[in-house]
Amino acid sequence: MSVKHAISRGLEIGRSVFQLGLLKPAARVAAKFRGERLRVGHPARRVQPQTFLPSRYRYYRMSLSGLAAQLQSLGFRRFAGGGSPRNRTVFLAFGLGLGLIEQQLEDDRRSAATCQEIQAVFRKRKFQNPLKPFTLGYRLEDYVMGKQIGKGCNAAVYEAAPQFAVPRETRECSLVELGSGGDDGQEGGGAPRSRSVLSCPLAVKMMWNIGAGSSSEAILSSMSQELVPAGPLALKEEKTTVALHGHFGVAPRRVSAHPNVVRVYRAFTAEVPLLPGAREEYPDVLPPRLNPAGLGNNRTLFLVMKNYPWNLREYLQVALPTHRQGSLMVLQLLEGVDHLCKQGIAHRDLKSDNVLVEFDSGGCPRLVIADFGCCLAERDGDLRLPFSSRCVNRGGNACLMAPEVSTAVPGPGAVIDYSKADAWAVGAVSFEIFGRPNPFYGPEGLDSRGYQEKQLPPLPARAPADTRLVAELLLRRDPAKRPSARVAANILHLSLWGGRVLANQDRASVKSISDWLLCQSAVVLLRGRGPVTSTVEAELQRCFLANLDLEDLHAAMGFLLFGREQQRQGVLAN
Ligand SMILES: Nc1ncnc2c1ncn2[C@@H]1O[C@H](COP(=O)(O)OP(=O)(O)OP(=O)(O)O)[C@@H](O)[C@H]1O
Repeated sequence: MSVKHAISRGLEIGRSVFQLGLLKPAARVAAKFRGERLRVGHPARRVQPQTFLPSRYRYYRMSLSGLAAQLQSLGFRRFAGGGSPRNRTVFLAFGLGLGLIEQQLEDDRRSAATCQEIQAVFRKRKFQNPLKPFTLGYRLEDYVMGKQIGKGCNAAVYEAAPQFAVPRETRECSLVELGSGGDDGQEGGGAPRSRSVLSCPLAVKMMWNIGAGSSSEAILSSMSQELVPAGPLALKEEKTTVALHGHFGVAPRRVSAHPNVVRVYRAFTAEVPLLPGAREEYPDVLPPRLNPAGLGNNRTLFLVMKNYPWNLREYLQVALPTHRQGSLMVLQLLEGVDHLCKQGIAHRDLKSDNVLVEFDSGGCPRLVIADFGCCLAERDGDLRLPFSSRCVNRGGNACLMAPEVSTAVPGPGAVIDYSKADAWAVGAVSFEIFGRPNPFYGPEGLDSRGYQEKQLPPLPARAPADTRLVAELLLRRDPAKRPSARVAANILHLSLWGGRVLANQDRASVKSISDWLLCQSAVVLLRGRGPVTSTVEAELQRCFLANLDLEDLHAAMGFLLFGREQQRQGVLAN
């Protein structure tokens, strides 16, 4: 083995140690090695593979025996056998690799600090809801109900307009104006209008109450998951309600506002009214007062939200998003899921019917995750659910249950970990976004319990290669090999906006990542100073910067570069 070869081999080993995540032992060795390097007079500056010239060899040669002893003491016996020139050369090369790692660690420390600073800036600029607090809208009589706009297994949804006079001082951001601005889902939308969101800016979801009784406490208690996306003023007597919930022991977590998660503005209980289509479409769940054969209770829960013109399934039936829009849509779902995960919430029923769509001023679809009726939102935010018996509810739609959920076997000590389950469902929904049937639907569809990854159809070739990679990674059976929603989102951020940062695969590009992050931050901050832009892309970039974490970013880069390499070699099925 020539010296040059050995050195490059050592650098390779160093990189592998790094990539294998053996950072801690490597850092320990590198820290020891640093002393050695300093002692032999090598400047503690960047060790660049290309700048290592044979003339420097002698410095390292002087430190070889010391290095060998240290490696030995740290348990790297394999490298410490004998003193042949060849072995020494290997030590040298390995040491150089470690030196490089040390430099990388230093770079990482700096980049991590940059990430933290950027994150702090963007965390402060929290997503604002378009509503300012005001005190009305807690009764059904406060709304004029319009036609039915949706129906599921648990509720009917109606369009609505507020009936109350909105105080002058809050008029600018009132419920009335919701949906009438330029960014309301109608202006510039790439698809025909589906609903009259201008005249009825609100949607009221009326839950069907069959077994919960008619007291407010019992209703709120049994339907508490629906309140997960409720804002702080959604319930009139928040304190009383929480106390009552506490009494029943079921107060759910609440998710904070996010551009890709629906917001419930008001939640209240009221008598079930006879709304359009009720007797024809859901007679059985009406109370006997309205249908003598009905099984429903007299009162139920109402949730007031913004009225969105489409759900994702309906929208995709009439529109084929461009490939960039498709990637942005997948990314929005991942950002929404990541936000939920970070707040200790698993949606557990992510499907295209439960995603609502509007459009930004440029016509790009904005997606929000809705319908939290099946979610896991334990008070302690733990996403691992003890699965002691079959009676424990695994979540919603069985077709879109991640393998670790659908294959879980109940028993003492069994646990289902939901931390990557919603991300898996995003992988499945991305097929629909790119105009393909969901591979887990229908009699011919795959079964999440037993499918093999190679059975998955590829996303259409018109989907960007990196987005195809993300879908493929998200549908990995083993959650340990599947990226989290955050890492998958980062892959798409890098792919959409990373540009030249990714051109250089070498770790020397760590600095260019920091530079790129700073540039991105500057662009987003400057944009924020101009006229209000709440385009989907701007929101996504803010989400990215507010959630920066160097480890997640590296993981994303690793997946992306690996995927690109595989694609180059034509190994990936597509
Ligand atoms: N805020 C909204 N704006 C417009 N349409 C909505 C809104 N909320 C719900 N919908 C429509 O109503 C449909 C049913 O709503 P939702 O999924 O919340 O009901 P559900 O009974 O809880 O559903 P599931 O059967 O999934 O449990 C949705 O698919 C969507 O089309």
